[in-house]
Amino acid sequence: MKTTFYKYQGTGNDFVMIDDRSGSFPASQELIASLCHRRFGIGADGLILLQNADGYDFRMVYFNADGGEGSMCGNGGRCVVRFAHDLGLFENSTSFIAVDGPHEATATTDIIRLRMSPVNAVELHDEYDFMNTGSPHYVTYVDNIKDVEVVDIGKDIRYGPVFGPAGGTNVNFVQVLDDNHLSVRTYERGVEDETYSCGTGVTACALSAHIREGWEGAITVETLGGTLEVDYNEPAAGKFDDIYLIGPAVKVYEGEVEV
Ligand SMILES: N[C@H](CCC[C@H](N)C(=O)O)C(=O)O
Repeated sequence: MKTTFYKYQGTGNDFVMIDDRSGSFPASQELIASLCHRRFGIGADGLILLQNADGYDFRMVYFNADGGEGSMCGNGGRCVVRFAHDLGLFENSTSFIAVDGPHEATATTDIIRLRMSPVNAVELHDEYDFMNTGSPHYVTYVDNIKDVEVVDIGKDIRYGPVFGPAGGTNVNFVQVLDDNHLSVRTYERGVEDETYSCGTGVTACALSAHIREGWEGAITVETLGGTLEVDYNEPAAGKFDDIYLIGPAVKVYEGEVEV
């Protein structure tokens, strides 16, 4: 059957978006992987279904580009909020449900401000930090981010003995640019490549830098695809709530595809 799809991007993390309020989209790993394929399909880092949900404006169902149902996606969350706004589902603020629980968000013409799930534990190691911001994230610091072999090193860690057997992890490389200012590059599990930006990854890097650098207040993060901001509250050491991922989310085009 012919299905209308939309393409959105948030700082270059791009998604096929489907209005599935009827619940009729024939989601299968094979179909989603083929739609996300950059040569044989539409091309995207992931696919998102917007569905109805009792008590919320909508439900976000996120799949990675490989067709596997993923954990939370921060940029995808910002994009689905923009999509819901474009569909007229809310005016200024919304609440929706995703795989990691409820989220709230506000939309202006340019910016989506998305409330992320609380983070209750940050593992600090000599070489890296690890936390779950809705998705699992390994965070490591580098001096020259431009020179990092993101895919080679990212793959080794994602499939390595520590994280591989437990389902893998996303791998973030961070360079401190200035006070409250980072540059981040991310190897994304489920895409199995570097993406232009990863929202849950950027969130993890900002919380890690807050702890390691002792910074207070919002942190600005440069990614390959643009700039994001992370704001947060730390009610107890190493525990975070009121975490917000803030940045642009844009509709690129719409079309029809046979599914
Ligand atoms: N791009 C996403 C992360 C997707 C998570 C996924 N790669 C996984 O952990 O399986 C983001 O903006 O947060």
